[in-house]
Amino acid sequence: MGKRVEDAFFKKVTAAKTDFPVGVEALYEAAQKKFEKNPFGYIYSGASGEETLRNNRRAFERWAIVPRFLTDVSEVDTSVTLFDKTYATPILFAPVGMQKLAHEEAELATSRAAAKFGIPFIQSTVSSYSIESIREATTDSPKWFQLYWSTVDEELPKSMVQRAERAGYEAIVLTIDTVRIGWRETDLRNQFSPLKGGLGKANYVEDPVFQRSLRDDSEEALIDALVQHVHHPTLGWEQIEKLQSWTDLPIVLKGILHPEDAKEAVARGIDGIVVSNHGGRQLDGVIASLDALPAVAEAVAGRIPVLFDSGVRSGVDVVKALALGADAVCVGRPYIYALGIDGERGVTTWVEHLLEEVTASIALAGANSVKQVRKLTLVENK
Ligand SMILES: Cc1cc2nc3c(=O)[nH]c(=O)nc-3n(C[C@H](O)[C@H](O)[C@H](O)COP(=O)(O)O)c2cc1C
Ligand SMILES: CCCCCCC(=O)C(=O)O
Repeated sequence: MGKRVEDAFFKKVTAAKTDFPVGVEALYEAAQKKFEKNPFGYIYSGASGEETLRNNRRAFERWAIVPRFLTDVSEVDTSVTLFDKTYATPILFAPVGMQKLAHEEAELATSRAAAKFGIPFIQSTVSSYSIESIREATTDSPKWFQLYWSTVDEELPKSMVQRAERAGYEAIVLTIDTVRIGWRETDLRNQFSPLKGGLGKANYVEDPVFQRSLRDDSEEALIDALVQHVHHPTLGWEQIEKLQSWTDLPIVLKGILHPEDAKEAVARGIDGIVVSNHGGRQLDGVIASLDALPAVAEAVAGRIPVLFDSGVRSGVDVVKALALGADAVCVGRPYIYALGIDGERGVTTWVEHLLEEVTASIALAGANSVKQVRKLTLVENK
């Protein structure tokens, strides 16, 4: 008897019809119908003329996998090890703030869905639910905390890091590409700020250090204080050294695009990096994240994990990013669209599709593990 081949595709095409959209375009269209116009604009759009947003996708289309055949792919190991922990898949949920824009249950729903698959959930500083409430919703699942530095009062990031540590979070992801917010023309046209209505405040209002920066208890004072704390134009290596002294958790820098910044991060004892252009939402005209990846991975030369995000929409994209040097891949907007379409159930179904496509793509490329994917040949389309 040979090994039994688990082919999720045939199970799916013969199963009862799912009403969940299949594929990136259907997902986007369903989300557009379901969301209100302004929140949707905030989520999907990029900065300025959206050149980088478009190039993030074009970069994926430029690369082609050259598969190998006649290898045993009956079993595919999708696990990866990051900071001495093994995760079942090479996927992480990127930090996305203010998820109540998409659904009332927001991060409670997305973190629960991630937990079902052992996917690390990276919680944003500006999340709709606090560190403590998300910990309560998903006690045993892997969670990382994304940090926005505060230049106004450095006791605030220190306090948040300590809260994340106490709640059992496994890593701190410091975002370095948001010294200020990008020029987001869709929001300007819509006159839309997600901070209005109190979105993004949960971690702040529960923090005693933040409380002391409020001039009064009006909503205006709250929003002013949030904006002041989120921006961090003076963030530099000196502050990162402070962060290193506050915690023993692995520190990951999110937003690296230049190989020299990656080398500097390694030299300064940083534990990991995320190659990212923030999904094209910060400086428009910057290099597509996938185009930055090979040179950054070469500069790091396996000394620390290199994570990747910006533009990942499918299992094939995951394989391409891994083959071009990523150790693991974060996805952003798609899981938020799934959240808006059908809450926790929507995110769960979307992840099922993604993971099945990842496994099928790895096997069809002729690999049977993430380690082997990293040795695949990719060429640039003519
Ligand atoms: C609505 C929205 C909110 C985001 N909020 C944050 C955030 O709070 N912190 C952060 O580091 N990145 C944030 N990001 C950026 C994501 O972490 C990630 O870099 C980006 O979405 C990846 O690109 P993709 O959406 O093309 O997958 C946000 C992205 C979106 C779409
Ligand atoms: C002043 C609040 C800004 C939150 C920024 C969230 C984010 O990173 C994004 O891309 O949007």
